[in-house]
Amino acid sequence: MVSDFLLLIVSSPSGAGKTTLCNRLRAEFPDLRFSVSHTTRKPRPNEVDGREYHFIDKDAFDLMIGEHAFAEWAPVHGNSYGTSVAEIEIAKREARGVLFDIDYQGARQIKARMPEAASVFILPPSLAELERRLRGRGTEDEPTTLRRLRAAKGEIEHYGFFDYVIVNDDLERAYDQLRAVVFAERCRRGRHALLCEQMLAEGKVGAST
Ligand SMILES: Nc1nc2c(ncn2[C@@H]2O[C@H](COP(=O)(O)OP(=O)(O)O)[C@@H](O)[C@H]2O)c(=O)[nH]1
Ligand SMILES: Nc1ncnc2c1ncn2[C@@H]1O[C@H](COP(=O)(O)OP(=O)(O)O)[C@@H](O)[C@H]1O
Repeated sequence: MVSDFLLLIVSSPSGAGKTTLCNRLRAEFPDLRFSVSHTTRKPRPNEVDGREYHFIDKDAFDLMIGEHAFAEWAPVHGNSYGTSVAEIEIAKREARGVLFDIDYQGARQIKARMPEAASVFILPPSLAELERRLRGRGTEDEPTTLRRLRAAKGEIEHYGFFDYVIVNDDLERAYDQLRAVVFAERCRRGRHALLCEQMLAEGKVGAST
């Protein structure tokens, strides 16, 4: 039986808009806890340790791998990124679901571990628009920007793995679609099996009167 706990994976090529969309989800659904990943990437000026990521060095990351502290991890754009087992456990204790902003390699590992997870791929309307957005964000130097743009097709290649694909052309429309996924996933039959079974186990309606 599937529990009421929602596992939601959001992936996209760099610059497609998943952070923007995930931030809106976090604001609207505070009971969906954002999984703060560990990364060896350096923080951007607007990022805070423990909020966007736990920023750690390669030695500390490797130590966590050795200790089996990650539910999944992967090399992405020349750095290591991973979701700790602890993040998922905290969410299970404190929230009604967990939101993962992870790449397709991580998505695959989370699905293998927890097949009930729902996965969403955010697609930019075009590669040219992806480049405009990534450059417009202004967070990466030129070699890093090029590396991410070159990786985009390799990521889009895996769209077939995901349960849902949302084209992030108009932001409002894309966000509406993402929140619709949350509502739809929360209506999955398996999540309501307990309530159905409880009603079926009750005595005949009207028997008590
Ligand atoms: N497998 C995996 N990927 C992650 C994790 N955290 C972030 N990522 C992915 O790493 C990639 C780079 O993330 P980031 O450096 O924040 O750049 P951005 O996607 O341009 O905002 C994105 O595809 C993220 O979804 C994680 O814990 N595991
Ligand atoms: N639908 C959209 N239309 C125009 N710009 C967008 C849209 N969605 C996101 N952006 C902008 O594109 C840039 C990349 O978005 P971001 O959320 O950082 O992407 P990602 O997390 O996938 O790398 C940001 O500057 C963001 O404001």
